[in-house]
Amino acid sequence: MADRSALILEDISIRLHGRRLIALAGRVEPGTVLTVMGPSGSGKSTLLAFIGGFLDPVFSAQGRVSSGAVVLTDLPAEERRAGILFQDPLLFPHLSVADNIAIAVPGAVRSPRQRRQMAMAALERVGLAGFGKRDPETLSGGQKARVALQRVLVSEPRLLLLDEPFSKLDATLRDQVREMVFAEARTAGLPMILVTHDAADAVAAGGPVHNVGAE
Ligand SMILES: Nc1ncnc2c1ncn2[C@@H]1O[C@H](COP(=O)(O)OP(=O)(O)OP(=O)(O)O)[C@@H](O)[C@H]1O
Repeated sequence: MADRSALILEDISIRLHGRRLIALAGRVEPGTVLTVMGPSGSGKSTLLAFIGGFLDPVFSAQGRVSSGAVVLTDLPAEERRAGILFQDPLLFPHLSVADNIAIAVPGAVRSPRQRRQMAMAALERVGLAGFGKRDPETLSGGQKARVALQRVLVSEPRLLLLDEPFSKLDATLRDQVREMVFAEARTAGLPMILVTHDAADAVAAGGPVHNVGAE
């Protein structure tokens, strides 16, 4: 189950070669979206890397990120449980669609059968029942996006980091996938941070917008 805790960002400051890229503080409630917008190279993905715990040491960063009472910035990346969706769905080509999801089920679920059942249930939730045995390369862009979403959700994240996950989809599909991601994350009570160049994403997200840019 999701923790349903707010994401708290305290006095975050990220610098590269002495120049400040990001200054941010705020709170993202469960099921809501903070949208981060700004030009290419302004530091949007860098902010997500800081929150996720995989910031390149070339950057210097300060500030604290918490999920409820858990201070994420005190934890290594693998214990933060920050779910991430990128522009590319990044499905493993050597695994079946179901195994792409089953592999993300937390290790506490030891039985392979149970993991598979959870993957099947996840596929069913997004209208992909019967697709479990398929090779991911045989899926459409929208279908791949749905599998990537379910893969991240079964991993029981505390929050979702969305790095332009809709930008490669055509307009109609983009609206559908965006709604699905927001709706599923809302149901799971996950706070979301969405990085985007698209004002329509920000409108659909419905939450506050933080603009980053060259200072
Ligand atoms: N590993 C790295 N080493 C040095 N500089 C880096 C590294 N990663 C990113 N940068 C630089 O840090 C700045 C911020 O990069 P970042 O990827 O966060 O931008 P962005 O806003 O996400 O851009 P885009 O919209 O193009 O994805 C850029 O100037 C980039 O060149």
